[in-house]
Amino acid sequence: MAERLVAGVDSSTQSTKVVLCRASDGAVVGEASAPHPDGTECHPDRWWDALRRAGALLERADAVAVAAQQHGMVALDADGEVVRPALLWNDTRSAPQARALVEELGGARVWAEQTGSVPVASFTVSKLRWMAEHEPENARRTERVLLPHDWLTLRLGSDGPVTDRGDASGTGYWSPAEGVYLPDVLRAALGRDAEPPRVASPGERVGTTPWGAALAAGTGDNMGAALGLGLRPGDVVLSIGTSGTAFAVADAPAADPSGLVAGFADATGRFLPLVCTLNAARILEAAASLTGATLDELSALAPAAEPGAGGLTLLPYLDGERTPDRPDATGVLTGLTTANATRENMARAAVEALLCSLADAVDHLAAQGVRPRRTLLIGGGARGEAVRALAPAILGTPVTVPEPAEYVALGAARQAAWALAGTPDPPDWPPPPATEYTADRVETDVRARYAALRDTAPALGTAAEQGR
Ligand SMILES: Nc1ncnc2c1ncn2[C@@H]1O[C@H](COP(=O)(O)OP(=O)(O)O)[C@@H](O)[C@H]1O
Ligand SMILES: O=C(CO)[C@@H](O)[C@H](O)COP(=O)(O)O
Repeated sequence: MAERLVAGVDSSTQSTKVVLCRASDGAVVGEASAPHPDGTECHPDRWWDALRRAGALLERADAVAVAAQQHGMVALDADGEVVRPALLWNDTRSAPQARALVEELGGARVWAEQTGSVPVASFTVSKLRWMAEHEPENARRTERVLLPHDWLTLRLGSDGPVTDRGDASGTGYWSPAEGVYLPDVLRAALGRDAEPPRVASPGERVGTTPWGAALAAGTGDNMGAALGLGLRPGDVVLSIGTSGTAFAVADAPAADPSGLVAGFADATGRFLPLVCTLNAARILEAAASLTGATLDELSALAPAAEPGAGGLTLLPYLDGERTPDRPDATGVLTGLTTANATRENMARAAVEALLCSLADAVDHLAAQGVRPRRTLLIGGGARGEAVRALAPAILGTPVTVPEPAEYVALGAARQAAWALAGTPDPPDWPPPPATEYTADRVETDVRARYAALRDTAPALGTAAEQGR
């Protein structure tokens, strides 16, 4: 019998990636990608265009699943038409609405207990409230609210609108602990009722594509990565994409009233406590642009500077920040002198800033009871050698770097293989080969200087002050 093939899609912030794998062991037999437009809102048709460009491989698959960027608000009218471009997770305009919702519905502790998370601007619920306040006609037309992966799955042929517990847990109106929607919360945000998609069971087949492949429910991109890596308890993943995320699988739901840790669900029936920053790989892009270097050149420049970047410290909240919740922040660079103004120091300050921000994220997970035994580094930014090499000294732990691959898309492919097999658990695929990075010493001074800037700079770094 011919080898069965499965395809996984990662429709993330910057691009669509597709992998085609053998269903039996996950070996990759084909890959493709296509870019998305830049920005913090996007018409879903642009994701579909990218999927079609990257997706010729899909039609060779016996099963398909889509993982995508979390939280994006896809509002549909009674005819299923998109009401306005999707507001994405990294759009901070809904920050005041998030704050108002937290207060109106009983405060941060109530939100954490009921929804697993305290909403910030990124959450779908905050975006619905923004639309209700600023575009009442669009809110009035909205009959359904989907997430990016739900919308793509519907276009690929799901039997009606469907999501999974992983992505549902990022809406702000679904309870991970109870596994139910909270229609009162959705109504309070939008000012009227709207239909959310059905939440499929893990591993469920939810439809058939036009070429006859089985369709799995899909999930959010971070849940996809967890599935692609085959995460075990004690593994903490640091993902460096447009967002920086730190997450781990857990058997019990999280409920952090500080709002630093989001208490998400995963794609297998467990939970996925997660910290997300708004600034990650693009910190390196900004430093590359400032120094006139390519990303590879930046990676060579950074280790050529001493630890501490000659006294330069960067607070990397370039596009506002989500953790900590400072939607109006800008970046702050301190310690600049004529003596230390070198490209090497600037490159190192950027890499150290990215890693300090991720180290903070790991601390937030630990404060919620996550005990890291292994730290894994993935995402586009982890392709940079300087990030890998400097990570252990800033994080204070050895770092495992799985071979560069599209782990979100691989997780979606594994979910597709699961739906195809119809088994209670996902198929066992071998873990990816990985390289261990260690450090001779831990750079505690670098983290201390970063923490001091983080804790004193909020007023310095707001966009309001810069007249943005
Ligand atoms: N060699 C590299 N060094 C540093 N950053 C890189 C490298 N290759 C890609 N990147 C960065 O990775 C990012 C894309 O990563 P990805 O995980 O695909 O993001 P997303 O999932 O948000 O679309 C880009 O911002 C790009 O600059
Ligand atoms: O909002 C979150 C997690 O809560 C982000 O992690 C998005 O899911 C986007 O991810 P990338 O495109 O950066 O991978």
